[in-house]
Amino acid sequence: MIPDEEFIKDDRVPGPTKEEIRCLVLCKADPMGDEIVADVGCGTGGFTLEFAKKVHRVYAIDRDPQAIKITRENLINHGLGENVKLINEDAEKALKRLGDLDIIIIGGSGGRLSKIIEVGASKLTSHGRIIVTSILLETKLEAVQTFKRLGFKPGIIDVNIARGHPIKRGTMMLANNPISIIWGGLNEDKLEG
Ligand SMILES: C[S@@+](CC[C@H](N)C(=O)[O-])C[C@H]1O[C@@H](n2cnc3c(N)ncnc32)[C@H](O)[C@@H]1O
Repeated sequence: MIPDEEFIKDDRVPGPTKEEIRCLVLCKADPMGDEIVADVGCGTGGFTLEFAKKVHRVYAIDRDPQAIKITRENLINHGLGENVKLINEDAEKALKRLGDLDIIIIGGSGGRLSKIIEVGASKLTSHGRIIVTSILLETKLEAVQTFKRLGFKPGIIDVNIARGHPIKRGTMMLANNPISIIWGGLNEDKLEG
């Protein structure tokens, strides 16, 4: 996993999803190497970089040109990017134009989550899966309800991580903001949480 501090950041773009969360999302995605992945709302490139190391192709989608710029910089900085296509467009439009997808990560939806999941689901291969990260209660509910409506059995975990920080008297555990990971797909065995 790429440590959080090894990402180039931009004040105008949300920072990378924390290392431990990237780790869990990769775990749930369970890539074998030949997958085609879409990272929806690529932001700083947290998921794009991790998947670029592990799969055949990554489409990194963000409607914010600044996010595309910083993701490109991070890819170059880590010697990655040959298998990544950066797409500066709204997620629904971009997904509609893409072919089959094995894994779709949604880290940003701008209030359009159910529509993005619907379009994404129409592109999923038979063993495909969609994974959403969310800090908002409403988004978690929307993700779970949309997966159910589409016939995908949803899984959800809440993740609370505290990291040790050295202080004078020892190591202080400081909590990261809680985040949920919600997933759904056609192959339930693989996705069972
Ligand atoms: C919290 S950031 C994602 C951070 C990213 N997972 C990372 O590790 O760097 C959310 C991103 O989603 C993008 N976004 C939100 N709604 C979108 C939409 N409808 N289409 C495309 N991008 C969107 C935002 O521009 C923002 O860059």
